[in-house]
Amino acid sequence: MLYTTRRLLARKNIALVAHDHLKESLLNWCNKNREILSQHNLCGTGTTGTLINKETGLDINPMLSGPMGGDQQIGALIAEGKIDILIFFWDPLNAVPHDPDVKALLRLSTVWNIPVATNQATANALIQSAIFTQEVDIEIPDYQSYLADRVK
Ligand SMILES: O=C(CO)COP(=O)(O)O
Repeated sequence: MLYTTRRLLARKNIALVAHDHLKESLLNWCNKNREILSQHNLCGTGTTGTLINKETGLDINPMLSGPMGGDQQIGALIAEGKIDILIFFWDPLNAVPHDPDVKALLRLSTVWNIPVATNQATANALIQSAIFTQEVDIEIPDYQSYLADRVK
């Protein structure tokens, strides 16, 4: 695989997602970091995004609810280079009906090499890092050369 570079601008497109038992934790985290989050473009899965807006007043674009396709919508945005950071408080102690979608979302985040936090400690580290406030270049698969190679 050849790689190329994608520049993440200072104002990031951030996806926020939490499973049910971790929604309170993510809501508290959003409240605590409200000021810095308000400087970015936010989206989230349906319930998470709606609750964040209701509880914090942050402007956030809610996709469908996770079990109804929201994880897949965010995964598609990541594949299209339209999400820069994923904050996903996923629940390692409870099964969800859409586990394949959760895996797909985490897989695509890794394929496209975006910064991901899957727990509060990593979310804290990320939001305190320069990634949240400055332009940063990430290495991503060179899709054009991948495709050209496959069709030659
Ligand atoms: O299920 C989710 C992530 O896998 C989250 O979906 P909701 O935000 O709609 O609860």
